[in-house]
Amino acid sequence: MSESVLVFIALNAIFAYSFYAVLVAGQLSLGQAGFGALGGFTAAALAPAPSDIGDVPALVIAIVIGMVVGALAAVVLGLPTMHLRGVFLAIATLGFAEAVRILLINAEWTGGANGMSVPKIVTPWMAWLCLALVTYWFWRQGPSSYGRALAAIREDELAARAMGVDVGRHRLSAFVTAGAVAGLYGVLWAYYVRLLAPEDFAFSTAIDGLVMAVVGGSTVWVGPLLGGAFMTSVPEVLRAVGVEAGWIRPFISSALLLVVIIFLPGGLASLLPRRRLRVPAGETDVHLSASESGRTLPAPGETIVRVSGGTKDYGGVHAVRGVDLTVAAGEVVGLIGPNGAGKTTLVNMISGLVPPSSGTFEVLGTTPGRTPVHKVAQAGVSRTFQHSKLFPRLSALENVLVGAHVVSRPTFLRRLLWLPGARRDEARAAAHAARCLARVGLGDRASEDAGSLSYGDQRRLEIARALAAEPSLLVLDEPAAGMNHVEADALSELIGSLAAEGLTILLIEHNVGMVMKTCDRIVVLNFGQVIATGTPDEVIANPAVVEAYLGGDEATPGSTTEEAR
Ligand SMILES: Nc1ncnc2c1ncn2[C@@H]1O[C@H](COP(=O)(O)OP(=O)(O)OP(=O)(O)O)[C@@H](O)[C@H]1O
Repeated sequence: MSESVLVFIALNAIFAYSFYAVLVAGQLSLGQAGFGALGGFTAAALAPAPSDIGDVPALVIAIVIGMVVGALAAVVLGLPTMHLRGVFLAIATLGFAEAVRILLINAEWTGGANGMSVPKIVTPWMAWLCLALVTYWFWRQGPSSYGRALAAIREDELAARAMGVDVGRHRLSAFVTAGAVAGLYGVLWAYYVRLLAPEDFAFSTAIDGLVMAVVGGSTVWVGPLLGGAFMTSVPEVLRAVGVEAGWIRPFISSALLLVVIIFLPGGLASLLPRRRLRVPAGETDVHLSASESGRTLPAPGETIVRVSGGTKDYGGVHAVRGVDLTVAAGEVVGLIGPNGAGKTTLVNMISGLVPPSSGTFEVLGTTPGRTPVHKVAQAGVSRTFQHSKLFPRLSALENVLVGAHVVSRPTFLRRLLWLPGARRDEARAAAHAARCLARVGLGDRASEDAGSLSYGDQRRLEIARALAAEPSLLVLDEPAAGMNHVEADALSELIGSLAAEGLTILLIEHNVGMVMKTCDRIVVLNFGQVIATGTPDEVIANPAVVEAYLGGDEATPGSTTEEAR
């Protein structure tokens, strides 16, 4: 293999990592060519000449300049664009890259379209050393709490927010990492090709980088390395076996690319065995008292939820109308009512996911609606969703570890330095997650992908994930939906035991028997309004409730409303 092929494999893989940096958090950016161009040109203009200080020091200074410029450009572009998603972010970042290219073509200091001559310093070992460092960074990032939070954002952004992940900050930091890595690529490119031109960072360059990241695998750290090697070496291999005709080589390369994308949607990296996070041996203590954070529950009886005049309108639909509700610490409150009564909307407002149209919400010292969702979660609100919102491509254990985001210590920087404290904290977090899994009866499913679990197991996994946050208030939105009687009974027992440990629980459930058995107090909603509140016995005897929800005297404890009707 020639020297230039070796260097280009390393350079292309580094460029692919700049795409991986954001793809791993579910972001599609095409601005990396712009970051690379800015990094490369600025470094070439500002770094001292190798003849003055030597090749390696000159290159190191150029790399630092290029990475800082790439990262700064990403901050400047990221601040106004980080709220954009999918194709909108792709278009905005592409516009940035094109604007950079046009500016550089028209600037004098860059040599315009003719480009800038730069000393050739980069050798294969330098390029591969840089690639090794970049690969190491992403290898260490993956299983850290930061890396897992990025994966959670990619899998389900809303659920990640509800688990206490500051999505905006994480997305911006992933974008800045992409900027720095692209800046590194720009410098290495400049100091290898001798003549640096703005056209080197055109739209097609960005597409090449994206394709390499996707072909290699955009969710596994080794992916861009494989993608860079594959895409760079295929034309060379074809040349070596005698395929010379001008159009055949690119044609075969493109056909191979198509084959990989169609048959390996997870990229080449999916051919490699996946290493699963292991559950620490001997984790049998399933009680919440084994606290990860040392967080204490609010004093029993203290009001932790106060809603007054809570209202939510969706256009002409009045989902929730002037609801007053208080929940005291240690209570298990059932929220029942017919379909469309506004139960989910009410708990969405309590957990901060949906801003109220009017009314005041105070929850554990926060004001949902004004307080960002992740801050409400950090204050101690954890929840499950009516329609399961797991992170499907993460294992059950990893899902629960994301749930523990608000109570576990960040480990990424310590992992980079291989500090023993990071490993200790990770082992503790994994033990905590394993206890939560055992608590819901999923101890033996830890390494299975969440998306491959049965429906009932997925619902229990959501509860384990919510418990991992060591919440003060646990909101369960129809946790028994789709469960059989045996599973529902086990769930009822679990809720009872959590309540006995002092957890406050807000439970939406259509299984009236379960609600009657588990709740201290029941609030009944109909057409967005509270029509009754009281103990289970009071509520079930209330004629308005029987009329609106329970469907006459057929309702019996243990039945669901569907059965009761
Ligand atoms: N995002 C939305 N946009 C428009 N209307 C909505 C939205 N979310 C809820 N609604 C409407 O608000 C009303 C209350 O819905 P909500 O899901 O809160 O009821 P629910 O009591 O939880 O019902 P279910 O028991 O079926 O889950 C319904 O009429 C619903 O169609």
